[in-house]
Amino acid sequence: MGRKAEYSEKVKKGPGRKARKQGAPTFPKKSFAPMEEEQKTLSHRQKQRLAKREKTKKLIKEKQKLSKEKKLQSRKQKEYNSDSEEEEQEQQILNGNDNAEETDESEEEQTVHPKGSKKNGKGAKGFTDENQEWLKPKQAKGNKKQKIVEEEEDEDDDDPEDSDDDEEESGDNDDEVEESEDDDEKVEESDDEGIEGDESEDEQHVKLGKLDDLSDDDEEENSDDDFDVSDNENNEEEDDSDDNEMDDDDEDLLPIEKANKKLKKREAKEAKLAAEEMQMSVDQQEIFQFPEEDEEKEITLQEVQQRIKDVTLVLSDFNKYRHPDRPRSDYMDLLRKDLCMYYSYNDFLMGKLMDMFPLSELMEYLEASEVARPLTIRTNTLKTRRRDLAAALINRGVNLDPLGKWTKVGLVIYSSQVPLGATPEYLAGHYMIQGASSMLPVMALAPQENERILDMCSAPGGKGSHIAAVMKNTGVLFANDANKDRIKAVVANFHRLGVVNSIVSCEDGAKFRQIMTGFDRILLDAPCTGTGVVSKDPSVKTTKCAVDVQRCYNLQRKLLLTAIDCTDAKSSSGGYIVYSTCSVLPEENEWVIDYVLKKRNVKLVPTGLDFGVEGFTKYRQYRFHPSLNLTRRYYPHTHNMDGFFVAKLKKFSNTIPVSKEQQEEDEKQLDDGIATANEDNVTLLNADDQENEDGKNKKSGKRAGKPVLSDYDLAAKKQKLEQSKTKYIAKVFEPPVKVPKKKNESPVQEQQKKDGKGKDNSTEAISTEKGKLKSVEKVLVGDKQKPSEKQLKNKNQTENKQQHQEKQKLPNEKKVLAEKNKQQKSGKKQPVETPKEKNQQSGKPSEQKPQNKKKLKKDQTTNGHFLASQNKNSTSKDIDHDSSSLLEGKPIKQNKLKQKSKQMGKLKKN
Ligand SMILES: C[S@@+](CC[C@H](N)C(=O)[O-])C[C@H]1O[C@@H](n2cnc3c(N)ncnc32)[C@H](O)[C@@H]1O
Repeated sequence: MGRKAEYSEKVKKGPGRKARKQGAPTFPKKSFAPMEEEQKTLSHRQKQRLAKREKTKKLIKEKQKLSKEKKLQSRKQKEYNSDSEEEEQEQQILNGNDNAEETDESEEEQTVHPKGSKKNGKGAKGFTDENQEWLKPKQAKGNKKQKIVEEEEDEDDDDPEDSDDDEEESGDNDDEVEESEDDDEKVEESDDEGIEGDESEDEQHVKLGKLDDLSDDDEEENSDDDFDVSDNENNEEEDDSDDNEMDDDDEDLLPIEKANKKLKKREAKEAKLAAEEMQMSVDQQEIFQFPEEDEEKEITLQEVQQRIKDVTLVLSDFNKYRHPDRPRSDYMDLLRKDLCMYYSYNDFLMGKLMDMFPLSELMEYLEASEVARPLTIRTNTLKTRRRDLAAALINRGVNLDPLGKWTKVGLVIYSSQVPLGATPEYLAGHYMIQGASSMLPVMALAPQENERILDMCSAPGGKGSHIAAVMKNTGVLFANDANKDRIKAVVANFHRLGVVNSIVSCEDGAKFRQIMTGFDRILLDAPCTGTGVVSKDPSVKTTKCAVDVQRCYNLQRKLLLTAIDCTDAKSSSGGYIVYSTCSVLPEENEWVIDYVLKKRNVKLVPTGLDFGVEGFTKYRQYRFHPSLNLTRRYYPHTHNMDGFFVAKLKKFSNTIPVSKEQQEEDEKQLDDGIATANEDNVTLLNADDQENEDGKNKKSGKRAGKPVLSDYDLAAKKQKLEQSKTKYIAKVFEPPVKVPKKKNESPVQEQQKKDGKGKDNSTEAISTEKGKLKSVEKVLVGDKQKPSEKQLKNKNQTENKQQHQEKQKLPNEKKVLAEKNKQQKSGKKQPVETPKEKNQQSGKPSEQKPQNKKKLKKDQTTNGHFLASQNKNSTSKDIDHDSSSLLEGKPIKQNKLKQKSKQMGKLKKN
């Protein structure tokens, strides 16, 4: 229905711009005329140059003519003279001639008489004082050349225009181009000249012509040569000899090549001189002077740094640079003092480091320890894959990379736009923020699925959760730590990361053999001085002392002996113990291993880690078992990770090679070692404690930085004195049960209560009668059994009510207690009370018990938190039983729960 196109009617448009025909080309008439015929228009300068060239040509031709004439004359003379006069006449000719012409003559003679007997006769004559001039042909040639140049220069000087032009040349680029064109022309011309020139003349003439032409064109080069000569006025003699040598060798070289060669020679000479001078100055350098006392007071950090360098230089070649009256120890002492000042270390630790590292490596170590290590995270393979995690984090603006080929779960974070501890991925438990070195012990442990593994010092659970991930949540992981505050972090982390195969306990690791044995593998990531993590916690540099180290290695030995005793040598899959520390001191590493090698049936096996420095087999005067080279050390300056030590032991027999008495003695010794330090009120560093222990500085006056205390260590001593003690059971998602304030509560706990922080919803206190009860907290963490929020709210409400009721009843209890005390004082016999009776007397609500029961049941059924507290006298079998029932997924025995509820009743009463 549309309009029909009628192309036939369309008027054709004119040709487009492209289609338009171009007109026939028009050329200037002369353009096709032969080029030769065209008159070349030369620039002013070109004309000048041409004139110059022609002048020189004429000069050369004239000279050639002259020389020819002379030749003819000499020939005629020779013909008339007798053979005896020949020499004299030759001498006359030579003497009478200009130096510049000598060479030409001799050369011409060569050309005229190539096989002439005269020449041969001359050659046979040899060198005498009379003919010494004759033996300097090259000089003569040089003189000749120089003469020509001088003449030309004179000419140039005469012509003021020329000189102006030359100046212009140097500044004008266009002229330079022209010049180069001219040069080409000149080369051609000179070639032509050679051809034009007398063909009967020998090649050298042709060459001379060429060189002269070049020198004509390359005025600058020639002048450079001249400068060379003038530059070397001081070394004239040497240069002369050099020139002679050069001329002998390099007759065929162009002047520019000769100049280049000369320059190179001179450069080499200068370099040699400079090296000699340098050596002289080093040799004559002032011997390092020890500082005066006054100087010391006003010394700046830069001066200290310089002195460190100076002393290091002296120590690098002591015999050469030492002061004759000063022993090496003086230098070492000064260096240590300066290093302490410069890097802010205490004398003890710097001394230890100086004992360990050679000087150059020490400097590297100290420098590296000043810089923070890269932030790294470990993918939680229970929840995600590294690839997915990386993609998710990249989407959030995190700049990251795989950590290295040695790990499949590590990522290194270069920068991040979001705090890494608060990303949705972190909260969902997709990763753990963990140092690269912390992944190594678990890799060495190589956990297997369905094994029974103990992480003896577990808090805050970084390595523990890694173990669980490798086990794929199968088998059982016992995560223990002696620090009751830190154990909460383990529970929290395990929840976040979805670890469900774990039992968390709060026990002294050194006593674990009385609790449970027969593990397939044990990781002992021991408490240490933390000398490897100085960049994380700089306070280590100033706070660690000899007692700290002593206390640490005693505790480490004790823990490691226990770990070995708890391992089953007959385990079908394992029987391995991995020992690790974040300290670089041999006392806490090789020494500890060497000690247990003597005390138990274990041997060192390769860690399976394909990088790291071998452990020491020698350290100062000490010699360790040679197999200690199987252990691995990691340093900030070599591996860009925290200082770390990893050793893997294999238990080959369950029998203990030392007698019982010896064992007891060993234990006593170790305890004494720890106690001595305790008496000194020395603290122990747990490298990962930094975040949690702020403000808990119990080592008054000794620690400048963040204090990190092992609660267990301090509590162990107090425990003996205390009548009763408060124990905490970590109950995640449980509201707190308020406990009346105890006398022996720590100030921190009091403060926490005041602040309301102490009412941690994961904590419940159980006090035990006469302080005899020891708690064993086992928390089987199960995400699947989390209670809903509603349930939690309801619980909170009912428990708050109960607490309120209890508060009201407390005054009554106090009254009853006061009456009892009175009775005791008055000497009345007090019947032994059962807990039941006590409860009845104190008027404690009877509902409390069943409620506790209920709660515990709930723990088993809903929350999946199994709690057990154990009397100190109860055997490890009991605990074994409990834990084994947990392993099998059975609830804890009812009578145990009853016991616990009774204890809780007691607690309330007290
Ligand atoms: C280096 S940290 C362990 C870090 C942990 N393995 C991780 O990767 O998260 C050492 C731990 O040992 C604990 N500890 C100290 N003395 C102990 C003892 N006698 N028994 C058990 N644990 C102890 C400290 O509380 C501290 O948490």
